[in-house]
Amino acid sequence: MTLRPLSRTTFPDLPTYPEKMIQFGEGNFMRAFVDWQLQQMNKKGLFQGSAVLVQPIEQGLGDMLAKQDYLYTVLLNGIMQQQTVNDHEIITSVSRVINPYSDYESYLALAENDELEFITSNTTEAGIAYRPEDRLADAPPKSFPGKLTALLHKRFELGKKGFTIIPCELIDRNGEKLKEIVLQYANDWQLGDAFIQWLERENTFCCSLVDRIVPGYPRDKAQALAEELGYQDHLMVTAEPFLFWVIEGPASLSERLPLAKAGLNVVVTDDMTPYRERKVHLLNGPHTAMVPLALLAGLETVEDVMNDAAYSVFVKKLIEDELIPMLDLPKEELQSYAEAVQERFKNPFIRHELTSISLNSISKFKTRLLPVLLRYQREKGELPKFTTLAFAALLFSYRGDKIERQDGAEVIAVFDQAWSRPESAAVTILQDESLWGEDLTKVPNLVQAIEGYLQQLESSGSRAALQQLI
Ligand SMILES: NC(=O)c1ccc[n+]([C@@H]2O[C@H](COP(=O)([O-])OP(=O)(O)OC[C@H]3O[C@@H](n4cnc5c(N)ncnc54)[C@H](O)[C@@H]3O)[C@@H](O)[C@H]2O)c1
Ligand SMILES: O=P(O)(O)OC[C@@H](O)[C@@H](O)[C@H](O)[C@H](O)CO
Repeated sequence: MTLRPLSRTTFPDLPTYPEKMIQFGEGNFMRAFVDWQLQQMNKKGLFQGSAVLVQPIEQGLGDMLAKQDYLYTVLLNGIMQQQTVNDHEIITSVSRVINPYSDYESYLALAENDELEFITSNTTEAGIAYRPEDRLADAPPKSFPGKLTALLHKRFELGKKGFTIIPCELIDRNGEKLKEIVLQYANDWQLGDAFIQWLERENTFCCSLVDRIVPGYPRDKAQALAEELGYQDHLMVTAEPFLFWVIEGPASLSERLPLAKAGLNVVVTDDMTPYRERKVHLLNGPHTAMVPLALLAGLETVEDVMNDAAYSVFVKKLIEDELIPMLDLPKEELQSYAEAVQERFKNPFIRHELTSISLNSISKFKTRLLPVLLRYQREKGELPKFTTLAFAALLFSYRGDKIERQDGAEVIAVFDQAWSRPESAAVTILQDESLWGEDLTKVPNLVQAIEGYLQQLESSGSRAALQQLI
């Protein structure tokens, strides 16, 4: 069947909006997260604006988006509040994509538009980085902060007001980091005190935390979906229905960018730390805890874990009995977040591979779970048994003969060395401060507990070791 291409010719009645946001990044995440949210505000008549997208690197989706008149479909698939969600929507909140590598003039011309008020970005964890070779005269500077500095400088020269800048990259304190690099370029490029004062006075750099699982283009189901939709869209994006965006910024932002007013799960706050802690410990923590135990039992995906009677109890108990009690946020709020997380983990429409989460599991355990284990021990005088079993399973899985380890060479070398003497492996690993930042053999009973679980894992396997606890 020949299908109509997705375009404004095929759908002449779709709305258009003036540009109010500059967005660095045209990838799946931003289109299903920020632009999808602009669309929800527009539908409620609360924003009436679009985003002009800037390709952060030379290769990108700009040409493909242009062929579709910057339209694409977001497919929301998952379970939310016990209801199955299976929605699709053509997104009309992207006006165009500028490739600054082929059209630097149009990029700098953005500085002239008074209606542009917001700047967002997601340039991956690699994007917010200082590149000493960048110069103001480059067309464009290669780094994202370099490009941004050039645009801000042009805006300053025109005597215009600044922007509210909200980066979405998954790095801690992203807004502060971006501002730091922009200021560094301002100094290195000798852009003058007046520009630095304008940067400080006229621009607000917000830190933000994003949360939505976006698997992207549904390759395996693309043809069937096209037939169902009745048009051909080469840029459709699948996402889970859940969304959360915490923006650390001025309260007035809620009025200027009325995301919450549009019913979206967005919080503007003066301190995002508790939200970051909540996500890191209650979402990323259980991910990291389930990986070694479940991989050792032959499970493959997060959904497999949630569909397994014993392993899903492990996740629930870990969250409710050990993680939530150690977090300093209202318990009801934590409980409802934890329930949403478990629903998201069960999403039957998303194949989330445990091996993809397993990358760099040692440093993830250190930030996501170890602080909770230590606090639990200090406050309760005993070890949290599910977290401790997960810790033992992690050390066991790093013996190297059970599952493939995906970690830095130095980390793997520490484990190879320790496991060459199995009788002292637990002590050697636990006392290694390069792994944990402290000597964990000093934690009361930890060595004995880990050694006990290691023996069980060796003699009867992960499932049996878990069954003993539940
Ligand atoms: N997909 C998800 O579920 C999800 C959820 C939350 C956060 N994120 C984060 O969002 C980021 C993008 O994910 P995606 O799914 O949109 O990927 P994607 O491949 O669709 O898009 C990547 C985007 O990053 C830009 N980019 C890539 N390398 C860059 C570099 N070195 N410098 C500057 N820009 C660069 C690309 O131009 C593109 O716009 C990831 O880093 C991920 O951590 C993703
Ligand atoms: O992306 P990582 O490898 O740091 O962590 C794996 C998952 O915990 C993570 O990708 C979550 O699914 C994501 O953070 C949800 O917003």
